[in-house]
Amino acid sequence: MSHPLALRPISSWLPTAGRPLIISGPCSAENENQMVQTAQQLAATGRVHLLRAGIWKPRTRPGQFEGAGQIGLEWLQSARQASGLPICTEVATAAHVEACLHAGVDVLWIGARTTVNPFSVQEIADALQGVDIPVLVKNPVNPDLELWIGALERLHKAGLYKLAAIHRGFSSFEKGPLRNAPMWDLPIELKTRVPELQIICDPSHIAGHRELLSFIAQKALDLDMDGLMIESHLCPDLALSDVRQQISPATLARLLEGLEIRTPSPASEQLKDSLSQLRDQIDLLDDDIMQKLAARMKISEKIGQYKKENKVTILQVSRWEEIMHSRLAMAGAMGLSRGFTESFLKLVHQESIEVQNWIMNELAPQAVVMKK
Ligand SMILES: C=C(O[C@@H]1C=C(C(=O)O)C=C[C@H]1O)C(=O)O
Repeated sequence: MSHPLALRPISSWLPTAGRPLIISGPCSAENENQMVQTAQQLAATGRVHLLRAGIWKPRTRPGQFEGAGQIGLEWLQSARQASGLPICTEVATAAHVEACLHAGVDVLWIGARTTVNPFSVQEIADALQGVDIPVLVKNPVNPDLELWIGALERLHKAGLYKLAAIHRGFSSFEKGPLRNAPMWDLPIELKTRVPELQIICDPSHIAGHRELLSFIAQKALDLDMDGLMIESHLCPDLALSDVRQQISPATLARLLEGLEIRTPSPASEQLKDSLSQLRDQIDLLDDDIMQKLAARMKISEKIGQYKKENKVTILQVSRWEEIMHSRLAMAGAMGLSRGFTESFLKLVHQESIEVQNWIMNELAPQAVVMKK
C-alpha cells in the first residue's frame, strides 16, 4: 500500500460497539421467527453489537440450501426492530447491493469467494459508489494478501471509508483439524502494512467445529484483532447450513464471558519496566543470532569458492539430511518445536544455496533475486 487509507474506525460508525466488536447470528436466515428470536436472545446477552445472517449463500456444490433470497431481508428488518441490533448480510453482486440498500441494511460484508474475484469486487464497488455504508471484506479463499488489500482499495476508491477486514482463514488442500487454515501471519502482515485497518476474526469459519471456537477467538484477541464474528443458531443441530460450527446464543454468551480481554500495553509503569527488561534480553539474543547467521553465510561463501574450484555441486543431499536430523534432535532436546526448527533450517539451507550459486556462477545480487 503506497499511502494510508482514509478509514473511519468502527467506533465512529457503530457507537454501540464495544472492543472487541461482536457480530453474531445464523449462518443463513431460515425464516422470520428464527431471525427475530435469535436477535432477541443475542441482544439479551448484552454482548452482541451487530446481527448477521446470510441471505444469498454461495455453496461449494449445487443442491445445498442456497439461502432464502430477498425475502430474508424482510426477516432481518423484523429482527432489527424486535432487538434493536443493527443488521448485516453478505453481498456478492450489484443486484444484492441494490436490494440491501433498498432494505436499509446497516452493514454489508463481502465473502471470501467474492473477494477472490476483482471483477465481482469492482461490480460491488461501482454499485456502492457514493453510498455511505460500512463494508467488511473477508479474506479471499486463497492466501493472497494483495487480493485482500486490492478489494479494500477498490471500495476505498469508490468513496467508502467505513471499511474493516474479516479474517476467516484460507482453504487448503490438506484437511487438518480446522476447516480453514488460519495462517495467522497473513492478518499480522495486513495489520503491519495497513495499520489503520481494523480486523475482525471469524472463528466459526476457521474452526468449522464449535469445540474449537473459543481457542481461535482467544488467539485472535491476543493478536490484537478488533472484533469477532461468531455464528449462532437457536437450534444449532437443526441449522440448514454449517451445522457443526454454530452455537446457541446462550453458549455464545458463555464463550464470550470466558475470553480474556488483554490490552496492547501494560497498565502500570512498573509493569512496562519489567517488559522492557525482557525485551532488552531479546534484543541481545537477536543480535547474537544475526551475527551467527552472517558468520554461517560467510562459510557458505567459502564452501562455494571451494566447490567452484573443485567442480562440486552445490546441493549435497546426504550432508543436508545429516544436518536436519542432528539439528532437529538438538532442538527437540532444547524444547523447540519441530515445525519451527524445520522451517527455519530450510530457510537457512535455501539461502546458503543462493549464496553459493552467486559465488559459483558469478551472478550479480540482482540476478540472485530474479532466480529465486
Ligand atoms: C554448505 C554446503 O552446501 C549446501 C548447504 C548446506 C548448508 O548450508 O548447511 C548443506 C548442504 C548443501 O546442500 C555444503 O555442501 O556443506
